[in-house]
Amino acid sequence: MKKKYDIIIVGGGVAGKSAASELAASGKKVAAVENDLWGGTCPNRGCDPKKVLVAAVEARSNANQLIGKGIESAPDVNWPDLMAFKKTFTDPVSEQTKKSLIEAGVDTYSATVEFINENSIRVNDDILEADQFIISTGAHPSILDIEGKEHFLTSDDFLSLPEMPETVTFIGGGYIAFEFAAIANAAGAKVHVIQHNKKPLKAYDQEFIKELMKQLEDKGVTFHLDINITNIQKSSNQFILTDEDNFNLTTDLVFGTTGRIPNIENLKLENAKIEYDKKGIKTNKFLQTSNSAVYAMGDVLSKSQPKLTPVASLEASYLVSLLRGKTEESLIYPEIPTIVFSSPKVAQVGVTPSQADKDKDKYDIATIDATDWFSYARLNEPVSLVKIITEKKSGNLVGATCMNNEADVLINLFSILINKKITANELSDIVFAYPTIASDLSSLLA
Ligand SMILES: Cc1cc2nc3c(=O)[nH]c(=O)nc-3n(C[C@H](O)[C@H](O)[C@H](O)COP(=O)(O)OP(=O)(O)OC[C@H]3O[C@@H](n4cnc5c(N)ncnc54)[C@H](O)[C@@H]3O)c2cc1C
Ligand SMILES: NC(=O)c1ccc[n+]([C@@H]2O[C@H](COP(=O)([O-])OP(=O)(O)OC[C@H]3O[C@@H](n4cnc5c(N)ncnc54)[C@H](O)[C@@H]3O)[C@@H](O)[C@H]2O)c1
Repeated sequence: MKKKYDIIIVGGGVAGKSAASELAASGKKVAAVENDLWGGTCPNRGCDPKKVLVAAVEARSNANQLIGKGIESAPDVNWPDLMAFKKTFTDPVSEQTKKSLIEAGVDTYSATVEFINENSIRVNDDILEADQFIISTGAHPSILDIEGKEHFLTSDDFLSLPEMPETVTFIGGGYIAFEFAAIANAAGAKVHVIQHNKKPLKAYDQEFIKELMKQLEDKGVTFHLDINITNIQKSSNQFILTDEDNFNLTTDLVFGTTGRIPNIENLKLENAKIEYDKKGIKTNKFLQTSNSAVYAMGDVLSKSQPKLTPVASLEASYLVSLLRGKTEESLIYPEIPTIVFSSPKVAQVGVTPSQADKDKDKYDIATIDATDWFSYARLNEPVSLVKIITEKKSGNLVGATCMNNEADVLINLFSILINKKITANELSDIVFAYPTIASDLSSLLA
């Protein structure tokens, strides 16, 4: 069968789903093709299930901090029950997403897409043509090419683990390792994180990351820096991890957390003359690929912005406006807040301390130890640190990095101040409810 559409969306994840429904609602004839779960990574095997599990970390650390201060003991995590709770969020996602697309007027196909030429794709036995395409196929976990690599589990497996074993090891000290290490530790596992150099979470302020590692070590997580694992060997029900020196670690499960690879390998992009590099599909500032009828968005893009859900959503809504003729402007990204949901949490937005450090004539950095501030002291948090970056010339706030259990709330407040260029003076006109994280803001900027 041959069918023709105005727009075909390849990949029904975060970005694809929202662009498909909005374009169909605007009267375009739209098809969306997905080869796995509708809704994609974030609600099925990413942000949302992860954040459900983070509740266990929060419950335990909040209670642990207050032992001897009115709380008798920290709750134990029942992993199978927590997983069952997680499934109440994830199980319905795919079917509900597909249903909502159909209700919006989108034709949905379940298939792995491949381009046949510049304006048609193969979808199972059908050939679909379109005036325009949007590729939003996301990314998948990368697996280190080492001996025994077949033993690696991925983040997808962790988020569906039926039982938490005694020891788990993460190879690669990035977002996923720091978040999952806190979760597995709260669930009672002995956790190891192995990083091949001295800079885990390298996009973040390394002073804060050292402190985060210390906090996790105090809870029982072990970090191994400068270790390059070259072999995973199965030994009865366990795995032995070794490098080319004397490193040797036995673990029940080993997870590969060394980053994600854009999903482009099955698309036959060459047939449609779409250029890409190892970071993903290359586009111009209008998210248009080297084939002018094809656009791309989300994690599959080769870009310098972080590969995150709100960024994918922003790109989807930009492309909806562009393809509906509502804008002719290129996409301008705001300052994007990022968070590591570890224990404590670390977050940043705007100019980072290391960028500011390299340009001391332009920026001032203030480090604030807020550990004994009421907001954090009342919870007996072990650490609360904030770095504020201001531009010398204007005095404007241009960056913030924070580490405490409320960093997810705090960073969004900083994001508003930075993106809307709100000054400390203007902030003093606003009354915040007290005592809250927001009511600390003016003291942080003082
Ligand atoms: C463990 C984990 C935790 C995360 N936590 C956070 C977080 O806390 N906050 C945050 O902002 N971001 C987080 N992320 C990142 C976030 O999930 C992604 O940035 C987001 O899902 C990207 O959306 P997307 O639409 O580009 O891709 P996806 O949501 O991955 O969707 C792509 C879709 O395309 C489909 N597809 C792939 N190839 C083909 C093909 N050839 N044909 C048809 N369909 C195809 C896939 O099956 C998938 O459904 C996390 C990611 C992971 C893995
Ligand atoms: N909170 C969030 O927003 C969130 C959470 C999880 C995932 N994500 C997204 O998913 C992506 C992937 O996460 P990730 O943690 O897999 O990747 P990552 O890019 O955050 O970290 C990978 C880490 O592995 C290290 N590494 C690389 N090769 C190695 C090797 N041979 N041995 C040991 N370490 C090695 C890197 O130096 C890096 O520290 C993130 O970049 C982000 O886009 C976001």
